[in-house]
Amino acid sequence: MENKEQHKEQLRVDKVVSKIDKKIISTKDEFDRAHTETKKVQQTYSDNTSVNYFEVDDRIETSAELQQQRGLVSRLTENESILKTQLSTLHDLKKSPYFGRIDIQDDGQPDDETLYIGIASFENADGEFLVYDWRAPISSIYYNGTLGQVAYDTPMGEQKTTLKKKRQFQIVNGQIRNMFDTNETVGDEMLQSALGAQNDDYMQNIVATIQHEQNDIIRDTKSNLLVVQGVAGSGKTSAILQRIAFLLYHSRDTLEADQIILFSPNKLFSHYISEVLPSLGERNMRQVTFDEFIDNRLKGLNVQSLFERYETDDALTPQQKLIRGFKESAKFMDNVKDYCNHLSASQIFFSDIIFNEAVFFSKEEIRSIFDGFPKAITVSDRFFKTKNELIKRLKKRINHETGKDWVNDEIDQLSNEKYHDLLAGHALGEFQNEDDERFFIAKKIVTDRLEVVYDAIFNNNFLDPYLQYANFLKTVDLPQNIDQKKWQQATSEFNDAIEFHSIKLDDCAPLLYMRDYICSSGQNNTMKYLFVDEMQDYSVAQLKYLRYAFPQTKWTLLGDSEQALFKDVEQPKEILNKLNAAFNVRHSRLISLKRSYRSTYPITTFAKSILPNGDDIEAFNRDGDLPELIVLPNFDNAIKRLEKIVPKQRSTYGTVAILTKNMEEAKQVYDRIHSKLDATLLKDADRTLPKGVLVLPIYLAKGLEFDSVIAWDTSENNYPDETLLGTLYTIITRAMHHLTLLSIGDVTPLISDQSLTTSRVKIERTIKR
Ligand SMILES: Nc1ncnc2c1ncn2[C@@H]1O[C@H](COP(=O)(O)OP(=O)(O)OP(=O)(O)O)[C@@H](O)[C@H]1O
Repeated sequence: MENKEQHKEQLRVDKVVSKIDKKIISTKDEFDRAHTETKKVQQTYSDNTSVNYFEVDDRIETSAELQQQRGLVSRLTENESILKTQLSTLHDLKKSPYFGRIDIQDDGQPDDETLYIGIASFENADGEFLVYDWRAPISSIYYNGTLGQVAYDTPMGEQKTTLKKKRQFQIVNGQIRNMFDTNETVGDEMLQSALGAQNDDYMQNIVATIQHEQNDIIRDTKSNLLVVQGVAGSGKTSAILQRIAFLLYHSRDTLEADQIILFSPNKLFSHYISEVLPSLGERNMRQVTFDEFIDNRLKGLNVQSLFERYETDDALTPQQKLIRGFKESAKFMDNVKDYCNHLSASQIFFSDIIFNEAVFFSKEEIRSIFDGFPKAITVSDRFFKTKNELIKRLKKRINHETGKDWVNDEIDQLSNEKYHDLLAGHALGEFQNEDDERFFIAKKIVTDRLEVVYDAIFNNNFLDPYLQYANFLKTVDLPQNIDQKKWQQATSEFNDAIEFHSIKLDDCAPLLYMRDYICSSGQNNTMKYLFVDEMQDYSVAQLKYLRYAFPQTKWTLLGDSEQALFKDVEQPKEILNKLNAAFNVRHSRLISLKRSYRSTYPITTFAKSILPNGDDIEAFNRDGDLPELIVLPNFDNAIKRLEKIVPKQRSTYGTVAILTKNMEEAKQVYDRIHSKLDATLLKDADRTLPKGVLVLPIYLAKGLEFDSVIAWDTSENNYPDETLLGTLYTIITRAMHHLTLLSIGDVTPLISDQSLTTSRVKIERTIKR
């Protein structure tokens, strides 16, 4: 019976595949034609650009023609790239046209309707859907519904229907490998096989096996602030990528991929996830790490990165920690805003605008302009008006300067070619008289010369944000637990660092907020969605600055409070309350993901056991080896052992990652093993993740996963107390199939005796306790 059913389904697959084949041929033809045409136009374009011009008129005419051709080329290229994407989707569909089938019956309808669901929709020539896109409203039934009455959202409102059958397929190269009917969201068997596969260089899309609660994240269109608190390996990153694909489909007329920005934890991660959206036929969103974002906004300063800060964290005194906590709080950002709102003209640190080593606009002049605007309007508005006034005055100065001798001399020395260049689009003889033409040219010369002044005004360089911030630090009310003297010392450290063009990370968000708030600048109003992965590594102050910088965005924040590397663990509710208070948004929602998919059952069970609230984590039932704990007496022994374990692991797995607490440890290990084991040491600047043996500090492995993980030196010495629990937990949960813990000396107290029960870990001790 089952075979008969499978045979029937295979016949349908064959039919659909042959239709896809035909479509591939016709699309390929269309693509070839488009390609030939683009090439032809490009050729004409490049022939034209190499013409020699003698007459200005010729040049103007040709330039209009070139503009037209450039537009044509870009339209043709876009068309060509659409066809290319279609072709690649069709090739993917051909291999696996769909993964799901639902049979539904609408009220009052005599017959069932059968729909097949795949990574993209596919219609036959009559417009009948042979495959429905997984993002279509009706497809949500496949992910959410159990058999019986079900509802799904459509643009016209909620629709009801009866789900009679749900069938899952695994189709490889056009052949059904596996199929079964289920009442579950997506049955465990399919998941088993998806998760059992070895790690690829790139993250895979999970559309065939999206789980119910992940589907809630993916299809949420109502929340302005969606916070996802998910345990390690619960599919947070996967869910956001599918969510982005969903949003692009859902709002395809109004949303472009580059109106979505994702803040990712490191550069390796950016690379790791870069194939998911293209595999779903969508363009990638913008991706940036917080460090890159800040660097870009504080050009000229050497900004301390999160990782640099982490590497030196051990040396912090309790007071320094309190100071950092204060600077990273919502309260501190509110203080910044309050300070800015109450600034008088005399309290603003204006700077001179310098040109050719002389003062062009003095700070006194600038201050008096600012002071001239009514005090009833906001500081930002007064600053903005000051900027406009400076531009007006600059224009006046340009006009005034045009009559000067140096300008006349320069005009007289212009070559014909240069003269025509300066006319820029104006034909010779177009002006009333020669004086007008000369005035035009003179103005151009002066404007070009004074462009630096214009840029300085435009970029608000007439405010000194560093002095302003230092002044704020002096005046801000301190919480009781912060010592005044220690605060003053921190302020002098800030000033000293600025002298050397560098700044600590904790000062960046408040300083940028202050600068941009006063200058009413730094806001991107085109971005519509903002995603933050690993949100537990961001301070509220940083998130508040992002909120300021992207005011029109809906937010999705994802994280796992247990994986806090850079600060202490916080409870999800605490985080949400903080965010709600800091952002003051309507429609916020918290979704928790408790089931962990990445690691085998034994690894997740072990990982759970080291957390105080570990019982909340649900391990996905996938078989595998027990984690191994090997206790060794010293570094040399540990290295020798590593040299044995790694080749053994490599004979089974594509990637073996040796994860350390910090870069210093990673370097030590790498230096000793790389010649023997052909290992790669990964650094902050690396963007690609090779296969083989990798050595890296855990902060570079955030969000990533490896077939086999070796946790380096999990000893009491190296992980003495619970401030490092997040670090250890993150290391352990990077392992998909195999986990080894190497401990130099007695094992960390973070792994309790209970966790070490033999049912959970295979233990080998070469030293006595
Ligand atoms: N529904 C699913 N179907 C198939 N695979 C899934 C599913 N959900 C998650 N996975 C897999 O589980 C692994 C972990 O997913 P992901 O990296 O998205 O989790 P995460 O919550 O972001 O993890 P972490 O916080 O630990 O970095 C990935 O290999 C992903 O492909």
